[in-house]
Amino acid sequence: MNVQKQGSARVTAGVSFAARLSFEDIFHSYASGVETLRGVSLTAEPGEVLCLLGPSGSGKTTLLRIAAGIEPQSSGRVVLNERVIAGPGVFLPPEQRSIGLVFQDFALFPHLTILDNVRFGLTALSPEEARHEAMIALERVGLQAYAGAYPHVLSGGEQQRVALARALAPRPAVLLMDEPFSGLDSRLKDSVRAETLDILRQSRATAIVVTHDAEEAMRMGDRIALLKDGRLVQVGTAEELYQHPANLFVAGFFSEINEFEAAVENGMVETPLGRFPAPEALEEGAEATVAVRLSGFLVNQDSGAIPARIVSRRFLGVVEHLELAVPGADRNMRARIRCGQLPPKARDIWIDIVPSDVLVFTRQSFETQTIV
Ligand SMILES: Nc1ncnc2c1ncn2[C@@H]1O[C@H](COP(=O)(O)OP(=O)(O)OP(=O)(O)O)[C@@H](O)[C@H]1O
Repeated sequence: MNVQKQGSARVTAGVSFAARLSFEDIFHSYASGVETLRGVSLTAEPGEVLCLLGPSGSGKTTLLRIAAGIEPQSSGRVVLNERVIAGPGVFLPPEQRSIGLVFQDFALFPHLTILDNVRFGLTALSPEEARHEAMIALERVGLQAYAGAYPHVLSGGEQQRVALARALAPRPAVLLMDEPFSGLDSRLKDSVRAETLDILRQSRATAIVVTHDAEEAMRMGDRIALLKDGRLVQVGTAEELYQHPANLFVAGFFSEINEFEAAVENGMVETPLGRFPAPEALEEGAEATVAVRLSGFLVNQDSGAIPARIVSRRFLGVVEHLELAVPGADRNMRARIRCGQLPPKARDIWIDIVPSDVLVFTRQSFETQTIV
């Protein structure tokens, strides 16, 4: 098919009205009886991109399905702009919610043209109006020249943009995206993700994006909501979650860490990597877990706070991964340093730890603590 790509000629017409979507104390169990969501309260603010992040099985997709009206919650309410759309005695069907969905596999119909794929959900409009709205949506994602083509002529990234156009065509108040980039290869992912963010900003729809990839959440989300075992663990900006993780689970989700157990003594915790101040909330004698980020190691051949022996080195391009034996540690430390900081034959070195890369938590606090 001889069609021109018009990626740059996008329009800003056809914007959605920005809406607020709130989950209020949502509980949910599937028929198997296992609790999938346990008291989730969370609000996506008008026009924001909120990333739902969490490991596999933490309940992210279930929360999206509840918002879309595909799955009823066991208790709690879903509120769209002050209106209860699901709650005790209320259940608005999906088509009346003004909520759009984009799935990871794009789910385009192979036997329909791109235009018909985008027009598919516009059943409430006349054929002419539906065509007009679908073309506006296609222009918004820069693929209007492909209107008459079939999905197989498009790349994975372009198909993802058609799926986005289809979801945006009815001008939803809220757009829900479930792992929208996981079907794309890693080189394509970055550019499609950036384009999608651009389109979301232009359309002004409130968006909730599910991902299990912390870096993706940091790249896309105005805020990030981290789920674990059906509970919300922490909500905030990428900086807040990275710099002030509520507990060890959050810290470990956003960066690789070395972990130690220690007791608080004179307000400090002692580890093989040095003594560090404990937060005020930890009383004298309290059991603590100390997390030291792999990025928190400064290495030097001549001097430093702690001697270390290099056990292994792995070249990773910009950075290098080290395994280090440190006196007093019963296992090797892992560290990540910039390449070229140590000569190839270096063996016995010195290390210093960057204080901001040390995080001290109450032991097992991740079982109990929630910060919203
Ligand atoms: N249709 C279903 N019937 C029964 N249990 C289900 C169903 N769908 C999901 N589950 C279970 O509910 C829990 C939460 O699943 P959910 O898909 O919401 O998690 P998730 O965080 O989106 O995971 P993933 O990242 O793997 O998609 C999991 O334990 C899962 O096995």
